[in-house]
Amino acid sequence: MKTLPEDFIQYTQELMGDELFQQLKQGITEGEAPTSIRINPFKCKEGEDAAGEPIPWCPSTGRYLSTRPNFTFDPWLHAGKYYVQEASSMFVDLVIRQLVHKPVMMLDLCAAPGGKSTAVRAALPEGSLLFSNEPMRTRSQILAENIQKFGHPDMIVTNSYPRDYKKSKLQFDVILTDVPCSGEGMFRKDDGAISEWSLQNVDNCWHLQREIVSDIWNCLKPGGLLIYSTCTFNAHEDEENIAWICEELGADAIALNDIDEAWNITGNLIGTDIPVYRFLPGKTRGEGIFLAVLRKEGEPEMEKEDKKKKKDKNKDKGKNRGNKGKCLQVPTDWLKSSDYETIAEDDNFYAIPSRWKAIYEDAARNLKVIHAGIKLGTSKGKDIIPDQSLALSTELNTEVFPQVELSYEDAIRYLRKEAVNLPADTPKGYVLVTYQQMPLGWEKNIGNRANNLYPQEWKIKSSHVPEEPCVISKK
Ligand SMILES: C[S@@+](CC[C@H](N)C(=O)[O-])C[C@H]1O[C@@H](n2cnc3c(N)ncnc32)[C@H](O)[C@@H]1O
Repeated sequence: MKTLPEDFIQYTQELMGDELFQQLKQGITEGEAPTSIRINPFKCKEGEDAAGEPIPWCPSTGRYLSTRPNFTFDPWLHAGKYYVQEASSMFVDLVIRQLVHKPVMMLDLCAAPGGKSTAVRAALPEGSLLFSNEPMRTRSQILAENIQKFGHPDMIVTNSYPRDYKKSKLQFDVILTDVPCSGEGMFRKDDGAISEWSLQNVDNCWHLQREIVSDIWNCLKPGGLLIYSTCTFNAHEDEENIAWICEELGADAIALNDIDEAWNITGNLIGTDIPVYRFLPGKTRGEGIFLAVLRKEGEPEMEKEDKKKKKDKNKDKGKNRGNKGKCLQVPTDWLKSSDYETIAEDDNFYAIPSRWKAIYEDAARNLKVIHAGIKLGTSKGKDIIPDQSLALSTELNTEVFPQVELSYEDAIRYLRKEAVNLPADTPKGYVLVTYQQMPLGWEKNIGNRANNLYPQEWKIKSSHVPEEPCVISKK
Protein backbone atom coordinates (compact mmCIF):
# COMPACT_ATOMS: atom_id res chain seq x y z
CA MET A 1 0.00 0.00 0.00
CA LYS A 2 1.36 3.42 -0.99
CA THR A 3 1.99 6.06 1.67
CA LEU A 4 1.28 9.59 0.55
CA PRO A 5 3.27 12.57 1.93
CA GLU A 6 1.60 14.17 4.95
CA ASP A 7 1.89 17.70 3.51
CA PHE A 8 0.24 16.51 0.32
CA ILE A 9 -2.64 14.91 2.24
CA GLN A 10 -3.25 18.00 4.33
CA TYR A 11 -3.23 20.46 1.43
CA THR A 12 -5.17 18.31 -1.03
CA GLN A 13 -7.85 17.37 1.50
CA GLU A 14 -8.42 21.04 2.20
CA LEU A 15 -8.52 21.86 -1.52
CA MET A 16 -10.88 19.05 -2.52
CA GLY A 17 -13.00 18.52 0.55
CA ASP A 18 -13.17 15.23 2.40
CA GLU A 19 -15.37 13.20 0.05
CA LEU A 20 -13.50 13.96 -3.17
CA PHE A 21 -10.13 13.59 -1.45
CA GLN A 22 -11.05 10.13 -0.08
CA GLN A 23 -12.11 9.06 -3.57
CA LEU A 24 -8.80 10.30 -4.99
CA LYS A 25 -6.78 8.71 -2.19
CA GLN A 26 -8.46 5.37 -2.75
CA GLY A 27 -7.88 5.69 -6.50
CA ILE A 28 -4.18 6.35 -5.97
CA THR A 29 -3.48 3.81 -3.26
CA GLU A 30 -5.80 0.95 -4.19
CA GLY A 31 -6.88 1.51 -7.78
CA GLU A 32 -5.16 0.05 -10.81
CA ALA A 33 -3.86 2.20 -13.64
CA PRO A 34 -5.75 1.23 -16.81
CA THR A 35 -3.65 0.23 -19.82
CA SER A 36 -4.38 2.16 -22.98
CA ILE A 37 -3.05 2.81 -26.45
CA ARG A 38 -3.74 5.31 -29.20
CA ILE A 39 -3.65 3.98 -32.73
CA ASN A 40 -1.99 5.94 -35.51
CA PRO A 41 -4.75 6.74 -38.01
CA PHE A 42 -2.17 7.46 -40.73
CA LYS A 43 -0.84 3.91 -40.51
CA CYS A 44 -4.12 2.04 -40.47
CA LYS A 45 -5.80 0.70 -43.56
CA GLU A 46 -9.38 1.71 -44.19
CA GLY A 47 -11.74 -0.12 -41.85
CA GLU A 48 -8.86 -1.48 -39.74
CA ASP A 49 -9.40 -1.11 -36.00
CA ALA A 50 -7.64 -1.93 -32.75
CA ALA A 51 -8.96 -4.27 -30.11
CA GLY A 52 -10.18 -2.74 -26.85
CA GLU A 53 -12.83 -0.44 -25.51
CA PRO A 54 -12.90 3.09 -27.00
CA ILE A 55 -11.73 5.86 -24.67
CA PRO A 56 -14.81 8.12 -24.48
CA TRP A 57 -13.02 11.47 -25.02
CA CYS A 58 -10.83 10.04 -27.82
CA PRO A 59 -13.08 7.38 -29.36
CA SER A 60 -11.63 7.29 -32.87
CA THR A 61 -8.12 6.25 -31.83
CA GLY A 62 -7.90 5.68 -28.05
CA ARG A 63 -8.46 2.19 -26.65
CA TYR A 64 -8.42 0.70 -23.13
CA LEU A 65 -6.83 -2.76 -23.19
CA SER A 66 -8.02 -5.48 -20.84
CA THR A 67 -4.46 -6.71 -20.18
CA ARG A 68 -1.00 -5.14 -20.37
CA PRO A 69 0.94 -6.85 -23.16
CA ASN A 70 4.71 -6.73 -23.35
CA PHE A 71 4.72 -3.83 -25.81
CA THR A 72 8.49 -3.86 -26.31
CA PHE A 73 8.18 -7.09 -28.24
CA ASP A 74 5.48 -5.90 -30.59
CA PRO A 75 6.98 -4.90 -33.98
CA TRP A 76 3.93 -2.73 -34.65
CA LEU A 77 4.86 -0.46 -31.76
CA HIS A 78 8.29 0.11 -33.33
CA ALA A 79 6.65 0.65 -36.71
CA GLY A 80 4.60 3.50 -35.22
CA LYS A 81 1.25 1.82 -35.72
CA TYR A 82 0.19 2.82 -32.20
CA TYR A 83 1.53 4.65 -29.15
CA VAL A 84 1.17 3.56 -25.53
CA GLN A 85 -0.41 6.48 -23.72
CA GLU A 86 -2.41 6.77 -20.54
CA ALA A 87 -6.04 7.64 -21.24
CA SER A 88 -6.49 11.07 -19.58
CA SER A 89 -3.71 12.57 -21.72
CA MET A 90 -5.74 11.80 -24.85
CA PHE A 91 -8.16 14.57 -23.84
CA VAL A 92 -6.15 16.90 -26.12
CA ASP A 93 -7.72 15.02 -29.04
CA LEU A 94 -11.15 16.35 -28.03
CA VAL A 95 -9.79 19.86 -27.45
CA ILE A 96 -8.22 20.08 -30.92
CA ARG A 97 -11.17 18.52 -32.76
CA GLN A 98 -13.56 20.87 -31.00
CA LEU A 99 -11.64 24.13 -31.34
CA VAL A 100 -9.43 23.89 -34.44
CA HIS A 101 -11.26 23.70 -37.75
CA LYS A 102 -8.81 25.08 -40.28
CA PRO A 103 -5.09 24.43 -40.87
CA VAL A 104 -2.92 26.07 -38.21
CA MET A 105 0.67 26.50 -37.08
CA MET A 106 0.88 24.84 -33.70
CA LEU A 107 3.67 24.48 -31.13
CA ASP A 108 3.89 21.76 -28.49
CA LEU A 109 6.46 23.44 -26.26
CA CYS A 110 7.21 20.74 -23.63
CA ALA A 111 6.76 17.72 -25.83
CA ALA A 112 8.98 14.75 -24.86
CA PRO A 113 8.40 11.87 -25.13
CA GLY A 114 5.77 12.87 -27.69
CA GLY A 115 2.47 11.44 -26.47
CA LYS A 116 0.49 14.65 -26.77
CA SER A 117 2.32 15.75 -29.94
CA THR A 118 1.29 12.62 -31.80
CA ALA A 119 -2.26 12.84 -30.40
CA VAL A 120 -2.50 16.45 -31.50
CA ARG A 121 -1.03 15.71 -34.93
CA ALA A 122 -3.70 13.08 -35.51
CA ALA A 123 -6.46 15.52 -34.57
CA LEU A 124 -5.25 18.65 -36.41
CA PRO A 125 -6.78 19.52 -39.79
CA GLU A 126 -4.54 18.41 -42.67
CA GLY A 127 -2.39 21.30 -43.92
CA SER A 128 -1.42 22.21 -40.34
CA LEU A 129 2.23 22.33 -39.30
CA LEU A 130 3.21 21.13 -35.82
CA PHE A 131 6.41 22.16 -34.05
CA SER A 132 7.32 19.72 -31.30
CA ASN A 133 9.88 21.03 -28.86
CA GLU A 134 11.84 19.64 -25.93
CA PRO A 135 14.65 21.59 -24.26
CA MET A 136 16.36 18.59 -22.57
CA ARG A 137 18.77 17.07 -25.09
CA THR A 138 18.37 13.37 -24.26
CA ARG A 139 14.61 13.67 -24.05
CA SER A 140 14.53 15.55 -27.36
CA GLN A 141 16.17 12.54 -29.04
CA ILE A 142 13.39 10.28 -27.74
CA LEU A 143 10.85 12.82 -28.96
CA ALA A 144 12.43 12.86 -32.44
CA GLU A 145 12.37 9.04 -32.48
CA ASN A 146 8.66 8.91 -31.60
CA ILE A 147 7.79 11.60 -34.13
CA GLN A 148 9.63 9.72 -36.88
CA LYS A 149 7.84 6.52 -35.93
CA PHE A 150 4.52 8.36 -36.13
CA GLY A 151 5.57 9.20 -39.68
CA HIS A 152 3.59 12.36 -40.46
CA PRO A 153 5.62 14.73 -42.67
CA ASP A 154 4.21 18.03 -41.41
CA MET A 155 6.25 18.17 -38.21
CA ILE A 156 9.38 19.95 -37.04
CA VAL A 157 11.21 18.80 -33.91
CA THR A 158 13.35 21.29 -32.01
CA ASN A 159 15.62 21.13 -28.98
CA SER A 160 15.30 24.69 -27.70
CA TYR A 161 14.21 26.67 -24.65
CA PRO A 162 11.07 28.82 -24.57
CA ARG A 163 13.33 31.91 -24.52
CA ASP A 164 14.86 30.78 -27.86
CA TYR A 165 11.36 30.67 -29.34
CA LYS A 166 10.73 34.13 -27.93
CA LYS A 167 13.79 35.43 -29.81
CA SER A 168 12.80 33.56 -32.99
CA LYS A 169 9.61 35.62 -33.34
CA LEU A 170 7.83 32.62 -34.87
CA GLN A 171 4.06 33.00 -34.54
CA PHE A 172 1.63 30.21 -33.71
CA ASP A 173 -2.16 29.89 -33.79
CA VAL A 174 -2.14 27.27 -31.04
CA ILE A 175 0.43 26.55 -28.32
CA LEU A 176 0.32 23.58 -25.98
CA THR A 177 2.30 23.93 -22.76
CA ASP A 178 2.26 20.55 -21.00
CA VAL A 179 4.55 22.05 -18.39
CA PRO A 180 7.00 20.23 -16.11
CA CYS A 181 5.21 19.88 -12.77
CA SER A 182 5.28 18.28 -9.32
CA GLY A 183 3.72 15.12 -10.78
CA GLU A 184 1.01 14.35 -8.18
CA GLY A 185 -1.10 12.87 -10.97
CA MET A 186 1.54 10.16 -11.44
CA PHE A 187 1.44 8.97 -7.79
CA ARG A 188 -0.54 5.84 -8.70
CA LYS A 189 1.73 4.76 -11.55
CA ASP A 190 5.09 5.89 -10.31
CA ASP A 191 6.39 5.55 -6.75
CA GLY A 192 9.30 7.83 -7.72
CA ALA A 193 6.81 10.69 -8.13
CA ILE A 194 5.83 10.23 -4.46
CA SER A 195 9.38 10.12 -3.15
CA GLU A 196 10.41 13.20 -5.17
CA TRP A 197 7.40 15.27 -4.09
CA SER A 198 7.80 18.18 -1.63
CA LEU A 199 6.09 21.50 -0.91
CA GLN A 200 9.32 23.18 -1.98
CA ASN A 201 9.13 21.45 -5.37
CA VAL A 202 5.51 22.55 -5.83
CA ASP A 203 6.70 26.09 -5.17
CA ASN A 204 9.57 25.80 -7.66
CA CYS A 205 7.22 24.33 -10.26
CA TRP A 206 4.59 27.06 -10.28
CA HIS A 207 7.27 29.72 -10.59
CA LEU A 208 8.91 27.87 -13.50
CA GLN A 209 5.53 27.32 -15.20
CA ARG A 210 4.78 31.07 -15.14
CA GLU A 211 8.23 31.76 -16.57
CA ILE A 212 7.68 29.23 -19.39
CA VAL A 213 4.28 30.65 -20.34
CA SER A 214 5.56 34.25 -20.12
CA ASP A 215 8.52 33.43 -22.37
CA ILE A 216 6.36 31.86 -25.05
CA TRP A 217 3.48 34.33 -24.84
CA ASN A 218 4.68 36.60 -27.66
CA CYS A 219 4.82 33.61 -30.00
CA LEU A 220 1.06 33.15 -29.65
CA LYS A 221 -0.90 35.19 -32.18
CA PRO A 222 -3.61 37.55 -30.90
CA GLY A 223 -6.79 35.47 -30.62
CA GLY A 224 -4.66 32.28 -30.55
CA LEU A 225 -5.22 29.33 -28.21
CA LEU A 226 -3.06 28.31 -25.28
CA ILE A 227 -3.71 24.78 -24.05
CA TYR A 228 -2.18 24.60 -20.57
CA SER A 229 -1.84 21.25 -18.85
CA THR A 230 -0.10 19.62 -15.90
CA CYS A 231 -0.17 16.19 -14.34
CA THR A 232 -0.61 17.50 -10.82
CA PHE A 233 -3.50 18.32 -8.48
CA ASN A 234 -2.49 21.37 -6.44
CA ALA A 235 -4.16 24.66 -7.37
CA HIS A 236 -0.89 26.65 -7.35
CA GLU A 237 0.27 24.93 -10.53
CA ASP A 238 -3.28 24.66 -11.89
CA GLU A 239 -6.16 27.13 -11.27
CA GLU A 240 -3.94 29.83 -9.73
CA ASN A 241 -1.60 29.79 -12.71
CA ILE A 242 -4.55 29.95 -15.11
CA ALA A 243 -5.96 32.96 -13.24
CA TRP A 244 -2.51 34.57 -13.33
CA ILE A 245 -2.15 34.04 -17.10
CA CYS A 246 -5.61 35.52 -17.73
CA GLU A 247 -4.94 38.57 -15.61
CA GLU A 248 -1.26 39.26 -16.21
CA LEU A 249 -0.80 38.19 -19.81
CA GLY A 250 -4.32 38.83 -21.10
CA ALA A 251 -6.48 35.83 -21.97
CA ASP A 252 -9.92 34.31 -21.43
CA ALA A 253 -10.58 30.70 -20.51
CA ILE A 254 -12.79 28.72 -22.88
CA ALA A 255 -15.42 26.17 -21.84
CA LEU A 256 -15.50 22.98 -23.89
CA ASN A 257 -18.75 21.48 -25.19
CA ASP A 258 -20.03 17.91 -25.14
CA ILE A 259 -18.29 16.84 -21.94
CA ASP A 260 -20.30 13.81 -20.85
CA GLU A 261 -21.10 13.72 -17.13
CA ALA A 262 -20.41 10.00 -17.15
CA TRP A 263 -16.70 10.74 -17.69
CA ASN A 264 -16.61 12.20 -14.16
CA ILE A 265 -14.29 15.06 -15.03
CA THR A 266 -13.83 17.44 -12.10
CA GLY A 267 -14.04 21.22 -12.52
CA ASN A 268 -12.51 24.24 -10.83
CA LEU A 269 -11.61 23.63 -7.19
CA ILE A 270 -10.96 27.18 -6.02
CA GLY A 271 -14.45 28.57 -6.54
CA THR A 272 -13.74 30.92 -9.45
CA ASP A 273 -15.79 30.57 -12.64
CA ILE A 274 -12.78 29.76 -14.86
CA PRO A 275 -13.54 26.48 -16.70
CA VAL A 276 -10.87 23.84 -16.11
CA TYR A 277 -10.77 20.05 -16.57
CA ARG A 278 -9.35 17.76 -13.92
CA PHE A 279 -8.96 14.02 -14.32
CA LEU A 280 -8.70 12.38 -10.90
CA PRO A 281 -7.75 8.71 -10.51
CA GLY A 282 -10.53 6.96 -8.60
CA LYS A 283 -13.08 9.20 -10.32
CA THR A 284 -12.17 9.37 -14.02
CA ARG A 285 -10.72 6.33 -15.78
CA GLY A 286 -7.13 7.45 -16.26
CA GLU A 287 -4.22 9.12 -14.44
CA GLY A 288 -4.27 12.61 -12.94
CA ILE A 289 -4.16 15.55 -15.31
CA PHE A 290 -5.31 19.16 -15.31
CA LEU A 291 -6.12 21.06 -18.49
CA ALA A 292 -7.48 24.49 -19.41
CA VAL A 293 -7.81 26.27 -22.73
CA LEU A 294 -7.24 30.01 -22.96
CA ARG A 295 -7.78 32.41 -25.83
CA LYS A 296 -5.25 35.23 -26.01
CA GLU A 297 -6.78 38.68 -26.13
CA GLY A 298 -6.90 40.43 -29.50
CA GLU A 299 -8.40 39.77 -32.88
CA PRO A 300 -6.97 37.01 -35.08
CA GLU A 301 -5.30 38.68 -38.05
CA MET A 302 -6.72 36.19 -40.50
CA GLU A 303 -7.49 38.40 -43.46
CA LYS A 304 -4.19 40.22 -43.40
CA GLU A 305 -2.40 36.90 -43.17
CA ASP A 306 -4.28 35.23 -45.99
CA LYS A 307 -3.45 38.17 -48.28
CA LYS A 308 0.22 38.01 -47.32
CA LYS A 309 0.33 34.25 -47.96
CA LYS A 310 -1.11 34.77 -51.44
CA LYS A 311 1.48 37.44 -52.17
CA ASP A 312 4.34 35.23 -50.98
CA LYS A 313 3.05 32.34 -53.05
CA ASN A 314 3.09 34.43 -56.21
CA LYS A 315 6.56 35.72 -55.37
CA ASP A 316 7.81 32.13 -55.18
CA LYS A 317 6.24 30.94 -58.40
CA GLY A 318 8.69 29.28 -60.77
CA LYS A 319 11.54 29.59 -58.32
CA ASN A 320 13.40 26.45 -57.39
CA ARG A 321 14.67 27.09 -53.90
CA GLY A 322 16.10 23.65 -53.29
CA ASN A 323 19.79 22.92 -53.21
CA LYS A 324 20.01 22.12 -56.89
CA GLY A 325 23.36 20.37 -56.98
CA LYS A 326 22.57 17.98 -54.14
CA CYS A 327 18.89 17.67 -55.08
CA LEU A 328 19.78 15.73 -58.16
CA GLN A 329 21.38 12.98 -56.13
CA VAL A 330 18.19 11.95 -54.32
CA PRO A 331 15.88 9.85 -56.49
CA THR A 332 12.72 11.84 -57.04
CA ASP A 333 10.42 8.85 -56.69
CA TRP A 334 11.19 7.89 -53.07
CA LEU A 335 8.10 9.78 -51.92
CA LYS A 336 4.47 9.34 -52.99
CA SER A 337 4.04 13.01 -53.84
CA SER A 338 6.23 15.64 -55.45
CA ASP A 339 5.15 18.51 -53.18
CA TYR A 340 8.50 18.49 -51.42
CA GLU A 341 11.76 20.36 -51.65
CA THR A 342 14.97 18.57 -50.88
CA ILE A 343 17.29 20.23 -48.44
CA ALA A 344 20.90 19.17 -48.02
CA GLU A 345 22.61 19.66 -44.71
CA ASP A 346 26.15 18.33 -44.59
CA ASP A 347 25.70 14.77 -45.86
CA ASN A 348 22.04 14.53 -44.94
CA PHE A 349 19.02 15.05 -47.16
CA TYR A 350 15.59 16.10 -45.93
CA ALA A 351 12.32 16.42 -47.81
CA ILE A 352 10.44 19.47 -46.62
CA PRO A 353 6.84 20.01 -47.73
CA SER A 354 7.15 22.95 -50.16
CA ARG A 355 4.34 24.94 -48.60
CA TRP A 356 6.22 25.49 -45.36
CA LYS A 357 9.82 25.61 -46.53
CA ALA A 358 10.15 29.33 -45.68
CA ILE A 359 8.97 28.62 -42.12
CA TYR A 360 11.46 25.77 -41.86
CA GLU A 361 14.27 28.11 -42.92
CA ASP A 362 13.19 30.65 -40.33
CA ALA A 363 13.17 27.94 -37.66
CA ALA A 364 16.56 26.58 -38.73
CA ARG A 365 18.09 30.06 -38.40
CA ASN A 366 16.78 30.64 -34.89
CA LEU A 367 16.26 27.28 -33.20
CA LYS A 368 17.98 23.95 -32.85
CA VAL A 369 16.02 21.90 -35.38
CA ILE A 370 16.74 18.20 -34.86
CA HIS A 371 14.20 16.77 -37.30
CA ALA A 372 11.97 18.22 -40.01
CA GLY A 373 9.69 16.71 -42.62
CA ILE A 374 11.21 13.42 -43.75
CA LYS A 375 14.89 12.60 -43.49
CA LEU A 376 15.52 10.90 -46.83
CA GLY A 377 19.03 9.66 -46.36
CA THR A 378 22.72 10.27 -45.92
CA SER A 379 25.30 10.35 -48.69
CA LYS A 380 28.25 8.03 -48.48
CA GLY A 381 30.55 8.16 -51.49
CA LYS A 382 28.32 7.78 -54.53
CA ASP A 383 25.60 6.13 -52.51
CA ILE A 384 22.65 7.58 -50.60
CA ILE A 385 21.74 5.42 -47.64
CA PRO A 386 17.97 5.67 -47.14
CA ASP A 387 17.07 6.83 -43.64
CA GLN A 388 14.94 5.18 -40.97
CA SER A 389 12.70 8.26 -41.05
CA LEU A 390 11.94 7.51 -44.72
CA ALA A 391 11.14 3.87 -43.96
CA LEU A 392 8.60 4.91 -41.32
CA SER A 393 7.15 7.86 -43.20
CA THR A 394 3.56 7.68 -44.36
CA GLU A 395 4.88 9.36 -47.54
CA LEU A 396 7.31 6.55 -48.49
CA ASN A 397 6.70 5.24 -51.98
CA THR A 398 7.02 1.55 -51.12
CA GLU A 399 6.85 0.57 -54.79
CA VAL A 400 10.37 1.72 -55.63
CA PHE A 401 12.14 -0.50 -53.07
CA PRO A 402 12.34 -4.28 -52.97
CA GLN A 403 10.50 -5.54 -49.88
CA VAL A 404 10.92 -8.57 -47.68
CA GLU A 405 8.24 -9.59 -45.20
CA LEU A 406 9.77 -10.89 -41.94
CA SER A 407 8.45 -13.57 -39.61
CA TYR A 408 7.77 -12.51 -36.00
CA GLU A 409 11.09 -14.01 -34.82
CA ASP A 410 13.06 -12.27 -37.59
CA ALA A 411 11.26 -8.97 -36.95
CA ILE A 412 12.38 -9.08 -33.31
CA ARG A 413 15.90 -10.03 -34.38
CA TYR A 414 15.87 -7.10 -36.81
CA LEU A 415 14.67 -4.67 -34.12
CA ARG A 416 17.49 -5.88 -31.88
CA LYS A 417 19.86 -5.03 -34.71
CA GLU A 418 20.95 -8.64 -35.08
CA ALA A 419 21.78 -10.19 -38.45
CA VAL A 420 18.70 -11.16 -40.43
CA ASN A 421 19.31 -12.96 -43.70
CA LEU A 422 17.11 -12.31 -46.68
CA PRO A 423 15.77 -14.90 -49.19
CA ALA A 424 18.31 -15.88 -51.88
CA ASP A 425 16.36 -14.20 -54.69
CA THR A 426 16.28 -10.76 -52.98
CA PRO A 427 17.80 -8.09 -55.27
CA LYS A 428 21.07 -6.55 -54.13
CA GLY A 429 20.97 -3.07 -52.58
CA TYR A 430 18.61 -1.42 -50.11
CA VAL A 431 15.65 -3.54 -49.09
CA LEU A 432 12.65 -2.46 -47.03
CA VAL A 433 11.83 -5.04 -44.38
CA THR A 434 8.24 -5.28 -43.17
CA TYR A 435 6.24 -7.12 -40.52
CA GLN A 436 2.60 -7.79 -41.34
CA GLN A 437 3.01 -5.24 -44.16
CA MET A 438 4.23 -2.48 -41.84
CA PRO A 439 7.67 -1.08 -42.78
CA LEU A 440 10.23 -1.60 -40.00
CA GLY A 441 13.42 -0.29 -41.64
CA TRP A 442 16.21 -1.05 -44.10
CA GLU A 443 18.70 -3.79 -44.79
CA LYS A 444 21.50 -3.57 -47.32
CA ASN A 445 21.65 -6.80 -49.24
CA ILE A 446 25.20 -7.45 -50.41
CA GLY A 447 24.58 -10.92 -51.78
CA ASN A 448 26.03 -13.45 -49.37
CA ARG A 449 24.69 -11.52 -46.38
CA ALA A 450 22.63 -8.45 -45.48
CA ASN A 451 23.57 -5.54 -43.23
CA ASN A 452 20.98 -4.52 -40.70
CA LEU A 453 20.58 -0.71 -40.88
CA TYR A 454 18.24 -0.32 -37.89
CA PRO A 455 19.37 2.72 -35.81
CA GLN A 456 21.68 1.63 -33.00
CA GLU A 457 19.98 3.98 -30.48
CA TRP A 458 16.51 2.60 -31.25
CA LYS A 459 17.23 -1.09 -30.91
CA ILE A 460 15.47 -3.37 -28.40
CA LYS A 461 18.03 -3.94 -25.66
CA SER A 462 16.42 -6.83 -23.82
CA SER A 463 17.54 -10.31 -24.84
CA HIS A 464 14.20 -11.88 -23.86
CA VAL A 465 11.90 -13.10 -26.64
CA PRO A 466 8.28 -13.88 -25.76
CA GLU A 467 6.75 -16.97 -27.31
CA GLU A 468 3.58 -15.20 -28.42
CA PRO A 469 3.56 -11.93 -30.34
CA CYS A 470 1.55 -9.15 -28.69
CA VAL A 471 -1.61 -8.62 -30.72
CA ILE A 472 -3.21 -5.17 -30.81
CA SER A 473 -5.26 -5.59 -33.97
CA LYS A 474 -8.91 -6.60 -33.86
CA LYS A 475 -9.27 -10.10 -35.23
C1 LIG B 1 4.93 16.64 -18.60
S1 LIG B 1 6.35 16.46 -19.54
C2 LIG B 1 5.74 16.47 -21.18
C3 LIG B 1 5.05 15.21 -21.62
C4 LIG B 1 4.67 15.28 -23.09
N1 LIG B 1 3.89 16.47 -23.37
C5 LIG B 1 3.91 14.06 -23.56
O1 LIG B 1 2.66 14.09 -23.56
O2 LIG B 1 4.55 13.08 -23.95
C6 LIG B 1 7.11 18.02 -19.43
C7 LIG B 1 8.33 18.22 -20.32
O3 LIG B 1 8.81 19.56 -20.17
C8 LIG B 1 10.21 19.55 -20.28
N2 LIG B 1 10.77 20.77 -19.69
C9 LIG B 1 11.58 20.88 -18.60
N3 LIG B 1 11.94 22.17 -18.42
C10 LIG B 1 11.35 22.89 -19.41
C11 LIG B 1 11.37 24.27 -19.78
N4 LIG B 1 12.05 25.17 -19.06
N5 LIG B 1 10.69 24.64 -20.86
C12 LIG B 1 9.98 23.75 -21.58
N6 LIG B 1 9.93 22.43 -21.28
C13 LIG B 1 10.61 22.01 -20.21
C14 LIG B 1 10.59 18.29 -19.55
O4 LIG B 1 11.89 17.88 -19.90
C15 LIG B 1 9.49 17.31 -19.98
O5 LIG B 1 9.89 16.58 -21.11
